[in-house]
Amino acid sequence: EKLVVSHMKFNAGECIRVNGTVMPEAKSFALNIGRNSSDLILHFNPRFDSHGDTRTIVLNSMACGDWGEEFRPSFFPFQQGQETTVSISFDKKEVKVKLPGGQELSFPNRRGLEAAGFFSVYGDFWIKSIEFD
Ligand SMILES: C=CCO[C@@H]1O[C@H](CO)[C@@H](O[C@@H]2O[C@H](CO)[C@H](O)[C@H](OCc3cn(Cc4cccc(/C=C\CN=C(N)N)c4)nn3)[C@H]2O)[C@H](O)[C@H]1NC(C)=O
Repeated sequence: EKLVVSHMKFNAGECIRVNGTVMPEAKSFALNIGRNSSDLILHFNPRFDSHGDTRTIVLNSMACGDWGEEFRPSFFPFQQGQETTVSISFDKKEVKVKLPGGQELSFPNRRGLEAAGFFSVYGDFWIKSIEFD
């Protein structure tokens, strides 16, 4: 486990901004937001070389411990060893991820969650700061 925040009150419309550096030999890292570790509105998983994927972001949700259907955007704005900032916000309908280079991803809020109490960061990423606003 890297970092887990629970008992958080992260409401729709608010934003979590994670700044840090991707490790030089990174294979993969993940940011997760949800009610708890088995109930996620977003699993954001950039894979440099993992599970057979190279330079692919995998997005998914989890309901009662079961993964939903994956979504793989076509772009991959991350570099090993590079500092990066990922901002996540959501509303009842969708989760929005702002990426470096100004690209934005949206992913359906399949759980219709209106407040998230759980946030975790895993894998090959050195966290520098996490801001909630
Ligand atoms: C083709 C065969 C069947 O299809 C595959 O089936 C796999 C299993 O379901 C899916 O994989 C799963 O996908 C899920 C999203 O949907 C999660 O990502 C899950 O991981 C959960 C997970 C997170 N975590 C913590 C973590 C996250 C990132 C890095 C590290 C640690 C260090 C890595 N750094 C190293 N070693 N240097 C640890 N652990 N497990 C992953 O196993 C594949 O996507 C899928 N592939 C495709 C193309 O469909």
